[in-house]
Amino acid sequence: RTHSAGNLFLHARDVDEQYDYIVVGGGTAGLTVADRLTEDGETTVLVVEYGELSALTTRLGSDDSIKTVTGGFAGISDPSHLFTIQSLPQTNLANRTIAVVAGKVVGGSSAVNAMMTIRGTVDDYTRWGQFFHDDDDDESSHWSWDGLLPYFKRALTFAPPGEAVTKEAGITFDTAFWGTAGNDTDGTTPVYAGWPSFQYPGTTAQIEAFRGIDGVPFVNDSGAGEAGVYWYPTFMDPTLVERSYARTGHHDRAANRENYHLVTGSRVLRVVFDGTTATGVAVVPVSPEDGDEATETIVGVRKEVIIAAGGIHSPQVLQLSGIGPRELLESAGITTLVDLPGVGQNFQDHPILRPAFTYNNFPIHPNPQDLILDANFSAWTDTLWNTNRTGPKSLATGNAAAWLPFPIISPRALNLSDALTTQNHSLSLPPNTHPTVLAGYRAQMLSLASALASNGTAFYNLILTGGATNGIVVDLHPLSRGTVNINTTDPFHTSPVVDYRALSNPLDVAIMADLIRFTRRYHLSNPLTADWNATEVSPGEATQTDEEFETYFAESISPSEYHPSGTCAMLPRELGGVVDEELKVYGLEGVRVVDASVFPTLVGGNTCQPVYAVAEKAADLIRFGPPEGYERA
Ligand SMILES: Cc1cc2nc3c(=O)[nH]c(=O)nc-3n(C[C@H](O)[C@H](O)[C@H](O)COP(=O)(O)OP(=O)(O)OC[C@H]3O[C@@H](n4cnc5c(N)ncnc54)[C@H](O)[C@@H]3O)c2cc1C
Repeated sequence: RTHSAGNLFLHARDVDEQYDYIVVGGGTAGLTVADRLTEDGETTVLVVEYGELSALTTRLGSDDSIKTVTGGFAGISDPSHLFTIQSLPQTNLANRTIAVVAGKVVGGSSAVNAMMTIRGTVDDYTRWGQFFHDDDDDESSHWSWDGLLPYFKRALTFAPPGEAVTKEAGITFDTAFWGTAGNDTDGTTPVYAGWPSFQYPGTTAQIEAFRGIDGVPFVNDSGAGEAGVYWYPTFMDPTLVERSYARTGHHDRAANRENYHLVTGSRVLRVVFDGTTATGVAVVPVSPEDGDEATETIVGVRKEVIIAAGGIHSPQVLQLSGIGPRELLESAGITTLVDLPGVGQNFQDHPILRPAFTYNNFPIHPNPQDLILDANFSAWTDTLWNTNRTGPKSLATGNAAAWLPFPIISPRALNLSDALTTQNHSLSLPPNTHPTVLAGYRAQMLSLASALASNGTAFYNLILTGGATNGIVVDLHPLSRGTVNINTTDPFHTSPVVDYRALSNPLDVAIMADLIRFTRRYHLSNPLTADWNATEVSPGEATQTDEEFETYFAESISPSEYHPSGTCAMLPRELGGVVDEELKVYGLEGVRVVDASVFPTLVGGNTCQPVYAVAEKAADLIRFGPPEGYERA
């Protein structure tokens, strides 16, 4: 009665007794791994997902909001697809609380995200390997750009922009950095990196305006791993002109394999162990029917439990399973199985800054404001969309942005780099932070200090709108670290406690101030934007010193671009790590974490594409072990 279709289950009590692998969380990473592991037709996998399969249930009427690409943000319009947790009040942000948002539906955050398809730079990935191998040799870890490039290619199917829009907008791309349609083992295509059929001409002009500032690099393709100004694709099926995500690209491929099972509306409470070897998971229904509430179903596992519940919930699952900082677990009444101080620490997200500039004389039309101001343009837009899904409505959040290294942004890059090196790092972490977690933080800060002085890491992101107002500015490498811990008063029935600890490293203020000062330079003292006659609406001329910026940031920034990462970091155990280079949790047999929580440091770009690549790589690590020639650190 609960076997709704194929291998989809609505209750954990109906699934098989035991599987080779159990994947906790049917999100971006979880569905990717489950798809790859079941490709052989034999390996049995159960995916346990908290949310629902959209449109297949009555609880969720339709998945239109998920499919819609127009504007990029329809995905967050349906609250039933989202976890929303309120963060702790942020001491440095005038005690504001922040909405912590993540996908809660089959597909996870890939179902609700803004579809920006970015990868970051070579150095973002070199850094990951260097935490294990500090010999400066890029080749010594398989966590490196070269170690990930094949997986970026496998993860996405690149569908180039149409010829007309490419020519008109001057889009550049290089297919050498991408996988192409039909390259998959069975000839099908996983997730698409597609392109809209239209670009606002102002976007091209705003790209060109960066030529008015010395030293800004222009990069031919977003997948090249370089910092600079470039075009990038959208997670979009080019034929349907709909979101392409882990559900369409992975679940739908796997759904009719006998050896792939998915149970929805089900929460993994904890992993079950025999000693320190995982033997299964305990699952409870999310919306219990009468009498169901207390019913915990134990599902057995032969090989491994793969935790892929995302940056907010993976540390929760581990902590509830007795794996985490001993003091925290004890105060929650949970017996410690492995004292692993890093679980839930090292929490990172990309802060959003919202300086506002308006052009008083923006002559380039059509532009996004014309959708409201020009009835003819708006009608034309609707006609194109209704006829064949082309035109401005095929645009999500846009496809061009600046991703710039700090030496180009700031005249004091070397000073700030030195200040970060010599800073007392312990002052930026909570008192009583475990020495290993502090050591890991110090290692990150030293790495980011050299990144501040280099052209290989992007710190600044300005999203280009093509219109008369500017897009958001993002700090791509924040220095502050937060925590995601279980609520010790009622750990099993409450959301995790999320503390961004925004601006807890005071150098974040100086860096962010310079990001705004550079944005001013682009708009207000750039020969190539001069004619547009910009006015600074926010923060406004009165904000000049770092101290004045600190006050402004307290009132205005969001510490989250919805990219929660780092809470089960892939770092050596002596650096507060939670998983090793094979993504295995320290001290346990048969448990890996595969999702954004393993990123030891954020990448200089949005996180979805990196999650897909990490998941593809994880699937190979699980099936075949580490690549030949690599020893464990
Ligand atoms: C609103 C929004 C906009 C974004 N915009 C972009 C963008 O434009 N470009 C970009 O690159 N990135 C973007 N991101 C970020 C990106 O989507 C995420 O980093 C990425 O999808 C995370 O993948 P994941 O596998 O780590 O977690 P998720 O995809 O979130 O998967 C975790 C899954 O686990 C499930 N789960 C949680 N706890 C349990 C449990 N106990 N038991 C069972 N299941 C559980 C959840 O329901 C979810 O399905 C955005 C994110 C959001 C939320």
